[in-house]
Parts: sequence; structure tokens; C-alpha cells
Amino acid sequence: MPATTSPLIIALDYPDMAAALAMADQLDPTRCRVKVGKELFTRVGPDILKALHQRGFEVFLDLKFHDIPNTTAQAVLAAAEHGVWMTNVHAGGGARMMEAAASALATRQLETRLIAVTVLTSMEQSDLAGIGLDVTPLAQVERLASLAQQSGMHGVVCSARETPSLKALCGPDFLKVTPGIRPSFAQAGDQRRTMTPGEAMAAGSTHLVIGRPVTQAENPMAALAAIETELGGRA
Ligand SMILES: O=C(O)c1cc(=O)[nH]c(=O)n1[C@@H]1O[C@H](COP(=O)(O)O)[C@@H](O)[C@H]1O
Repeated sequence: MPATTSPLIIALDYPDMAAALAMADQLDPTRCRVKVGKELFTRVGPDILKALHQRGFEVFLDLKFHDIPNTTAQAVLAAAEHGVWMTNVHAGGGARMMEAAASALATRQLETRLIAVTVLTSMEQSDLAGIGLDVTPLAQVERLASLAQQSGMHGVVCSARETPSLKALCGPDFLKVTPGIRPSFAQAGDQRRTMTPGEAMAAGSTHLVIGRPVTQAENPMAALAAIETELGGRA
């Protein structure tokens, strides 16, 4: 049985174990999953995964690997061997990179979900132009999501603004993990392609990644409860 059926994934973007666990200890593993990203993992290492697993959380290890196929496949394997629920790569690494990573997991019969980041939710059309891509975020997300699906990914990271078209393009079972979630009470900060939790679920997101609107709230559990209420009650 999974620890939770909630679509909520809380980003534990902290610089040390004590701060991350202080937040995790306010959360309930039956009401959300947690995400460990680059800052926390680079500072603390795999011990944080062990501590979160011991508390009953399913963990999304968000290291966004992007390298040559062999290096990426070995890194994804290392992540999966820590027993994490989900991990990710950048779709921009290309089909051969994603196929190598998917096949490494399949060969070892590891069930970690592997998803690919399409266009970061902090980017808008002018940012794409700055890196030489003269396309809309939606067109680029669609292109990379199709490639990710053909390359054996379980889903993608995208903004909730793109999920309706990805639902049509890739089907309802293809995971659409959407950060850039901003409840009405929160600031956008560095995010650009944002939506509220309710809008994102209605658009077809399968999972919502939420960091600062919960972790920097005066009362994180009250913020989480407000989001659950917006989604129609606890999952
Ligand atoms: O892969 C991710 O999780 C991710 C992809 C993306 O396109 N945008 C994005 O914000 N994220 C992550 O989602 C989290 C969002 O946090 P908040 O902006 O604080 O809600 C951060 O941990 C980001 O690293």
C-alpha cells in the first residue's frame, strides 16, 4: 500500500537535516509526500532519505540529472537504490539519455518513478529566447513530453498551464507533476508559470509540488490544510 494517495508533494528546500526534519515532523506522511532537492541532498547526503523513510514518507529525490546517457543512467540507478518513490532527469538530455536511464531501472526491476523536467516553471518565453529557443513554453513542453513518453519516462515535470494539452497528447496516466503552485495567499517569488492548487488539479495535474507557500507559512499545517480544503478535503 502506498503511504498516501494525496497529490501533494512538499518541497523540503532547507540547508540542513535539522531544519528539514523539523518541517517533516510537522507534516503527516498519510497526507503528503516530500521532495528532497539539490540544496538539501548536496549538504546532507543520503542520510536525509533514510530519516524521511523511517518517518514513513515517500520521497521524490529531485536532482534533475542531465549528462551523457551512461552517467545519467548510473546516477538514476543510485537514486533508485536509495528506495525513493520518484526521481527525475532533464528531458533536454535527449532520447538516448532518457532511454538509458529507464532501461537501467527496468533491468534491475526498480519501481522508482522516473520523470523528465520539460521547461522549468521559472521560465517564460523571453527566457527560452535567451537560450536560443524561439518557441512558446507550451510548444517546447509538448515536444519534450512526447519525447519523454517515447523514451520510457513515467511522466514529466511541467507547469499546470500545460497539463490540459499534455493530457490530450500523452494520456491521463502519464504523470504530470506540477511545481509553480501558488495558493491565493502566497507570493509568486521566482516562479513565472503559476496556478493555484485547485486550478492545477482541474487542469489535469497528477501531483502538485509545493514549497515555500507551506514551508514558509507562519503555520505550515494550517497552510497545508487550506490547500486540502481548496482541493475538496483530504485525499
Ligand atoms: O523538478 C522540480 O521539482 C521543479 C521543476 C520546475 O520546473 N520548477 C520547480 O519549481 N521545481 C521545484 O519545485 C519546488 C518549488 O518550490 P516553491 O517555489 O517554493 O513552491 C522547488 O523545490 C523547485 O526546485
